[in-house]
Amino acid sequence: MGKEDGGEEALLPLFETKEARFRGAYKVFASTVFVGICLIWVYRLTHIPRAGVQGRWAWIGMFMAELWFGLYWILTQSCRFKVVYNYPFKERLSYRYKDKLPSIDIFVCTADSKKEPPTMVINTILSVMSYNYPLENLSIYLSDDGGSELTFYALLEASSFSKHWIPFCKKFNIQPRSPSAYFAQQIDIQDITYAQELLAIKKLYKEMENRINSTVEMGEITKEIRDQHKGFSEWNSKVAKQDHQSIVEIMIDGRDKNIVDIYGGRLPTLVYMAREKRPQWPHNFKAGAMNALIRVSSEISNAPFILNLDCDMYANDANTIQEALCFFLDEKRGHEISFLQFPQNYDNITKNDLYACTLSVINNVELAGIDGYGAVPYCGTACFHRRESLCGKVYSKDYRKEWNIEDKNDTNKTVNELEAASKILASYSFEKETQWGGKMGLIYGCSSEDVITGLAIQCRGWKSHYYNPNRKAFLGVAPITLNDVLIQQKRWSEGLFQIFLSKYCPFIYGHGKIKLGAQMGYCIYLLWATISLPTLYYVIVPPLCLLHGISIFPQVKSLWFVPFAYVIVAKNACSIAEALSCGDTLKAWWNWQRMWLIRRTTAHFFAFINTIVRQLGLSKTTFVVTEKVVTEDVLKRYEQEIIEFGSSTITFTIIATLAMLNFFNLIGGIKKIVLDLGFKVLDQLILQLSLNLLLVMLNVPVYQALFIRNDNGRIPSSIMFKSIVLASLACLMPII
Ligand SMILES: O=c1ccn([C@@H]2O[C@H](COP(=O)(O)OP(=O)(O)O[C@H]3O[C@H](CO)[C@@H](O)[C@H](O)[C@H]3O)[C@@H](O)[C@H]2O)c(=O)[nH]1
Ligand SMILES: [Mn+2]
Repeated sequence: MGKEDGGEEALLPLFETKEARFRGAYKVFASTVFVGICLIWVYRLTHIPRAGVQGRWAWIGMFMAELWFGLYWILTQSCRFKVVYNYPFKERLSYRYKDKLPSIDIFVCTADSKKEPPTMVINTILSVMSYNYPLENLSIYLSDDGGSELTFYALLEASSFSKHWIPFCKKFNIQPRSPSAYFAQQIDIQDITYAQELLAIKKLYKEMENRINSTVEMGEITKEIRDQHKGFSEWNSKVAKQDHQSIVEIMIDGRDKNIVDIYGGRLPTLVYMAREKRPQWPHNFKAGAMNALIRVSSEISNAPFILNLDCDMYANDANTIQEALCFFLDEKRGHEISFLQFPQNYDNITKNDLYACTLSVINNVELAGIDGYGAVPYCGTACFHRRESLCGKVYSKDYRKEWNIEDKNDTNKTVNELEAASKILASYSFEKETQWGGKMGLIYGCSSEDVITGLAIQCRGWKSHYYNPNRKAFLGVAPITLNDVLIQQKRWSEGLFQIFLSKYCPFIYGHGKIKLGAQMGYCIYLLWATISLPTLYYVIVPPLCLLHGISIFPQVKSLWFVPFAYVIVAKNACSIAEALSCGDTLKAWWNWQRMWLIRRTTAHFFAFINTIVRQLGLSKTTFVVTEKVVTEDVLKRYEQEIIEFGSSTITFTIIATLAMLNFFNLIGGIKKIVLDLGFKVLDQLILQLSLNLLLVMLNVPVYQALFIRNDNGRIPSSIMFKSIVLASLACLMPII
């Protein structure tokens, strides 16, 4: 691009949006499925068994379930009609802006030094400290909701190590820039200076890691370390996780030209923050932390753009900031963009994605589809924000004129003054009776603070975009036990359903503000919890009917069989095609089906119940932080793709009971066909039989965990007995 002459170059956009191919063909296909769904509804309505006939209510239930499945399917189509992909041109950006790039504030949140080990946190921090970006324009803030001295100490270590690490990254232009991720990959060594420096830096890193880990193990900071930094004095008085004053320490003041790396290069500003917490005051989880970060950073660096990361999400590409700026700084469309969401990718996914954590169809198809309507949801991490819109500004047509990227922060305050002022901003009383948590910053009271906030921003007139680059921009840690996956799923679906029931429901709140397609796109996720009900019905009732020899699907000979067969085959074929085109394996698709089944019948179901209970005012919002460390034993099973159960929880009881029920139904159903009714009824029961067989096949790992495995991750025998008894009782349930 550099070769183009100035005039022409200035007109070129900094990013380009292209529509995905074959949308026309897809729309035709989707219409045929839609016709199939309508025919199923018609069949159900016109064939209800007469009053008094066995199976009448089961039939009506089937209608309700299929009605909901069908309507939900329609929702999922909105985002498939307008899939778009964005392509930034970072060469044009650097040509146009040279070194005059805007400041960026990077927020990293951590909450628990046990579940989120300090070494992991500082790897994330180091990865963003070494972005290929003018470092004097970069400020990194760590919010520590654990208020942990250990995390503070790790950050202190990281600030010294960065003086070696940053120049090393730049000199050899290495990727990724999270030290542990870099050292973990196969490094091919071509030249001798590189080999020497690599060895030296690795040694330095290992030493630091050992120091941190041994301190963490000890659980306290030695006097020797304590004397290294004045900040430790904050912990002189008793600091408990939920009860302490606000702590703000500027570890590196990036304005100071004398604070440099080992080669004299500039360093980014680095700040530790633990906002004030008191047991009697609600602290609003991550939303509270983010809002405190917004305020503190406005005092210290006040950059116009903010990158928000979870502590486990390291930057995998050193040039991401430039790519993101292509969106915000585009002359034509940039000024209306509020945030740019990157996909959440993970670097600990097994080959066949055992727990279906990659969300690849969501990342590659659905979010790109909602982007087609300019309203991608904010997903909490891996997201660049415009500070003003995050703080509550309403978009107006004049915004373009009033906005400029010049630095607004010309403070001459000393570090001490900045810290003192910041502590006030991070105190609880500062927020009391203000708009924070409502019209300003992230919204409180919902465990999916991210999605609700993004929606509110869009309804203030802003657009958002989605960018999924080839080289993954951020990599995080996905949960690796079934229990953790389901806890996370429950938190998500609960928070999301809560949004649907609140005044923020996209169809009402978003009406006239975001496009209908986007409203529907949001609801795909907001209604996750509700889809648990028809799923549970489908998993329990048709198999039970099979056991009793009652047919609730059309006969093969009947014409009505066609829409059922078509919809089932078409939907699954399309979902396989989507998964494969997103790079999943066939086995991953299969695992995904199992996980959908498990999620819907447990996590989403609990979320449904809990949300209703909360709606009645009987419980409060919670946020269970996802576990990011596991034992060797568990890790080994995860790598072999063996599902981890292990504990006796009600969730696992449900999973085991449903699996046993399906197993009994299948055996009982086959027996009934062979011995009592004769093969001629196969014609009437074939769909039920297939459904039941499919459920049993999906549940194979559950049977293995119940009866075959003997490792610690198996399902405990107490659950085995319980599930057999419960499933047997369920088999006795009469069908009405
Ligand atoms: O009181 C809290 C609780 C959590 N966190 C941080 O929030 C982040 C997300 O928590 P995690 O337990 O990892 O949850 P996930 O389910 O992985 O998070 C996803 O879902 C959350 C909403 O449920 C979003 O906030 C996250 O950005 C998104 O990655 C982590 O960095 C935590 O340290 C806090 O700062 N304070
Ligand atoms: Mn996480």
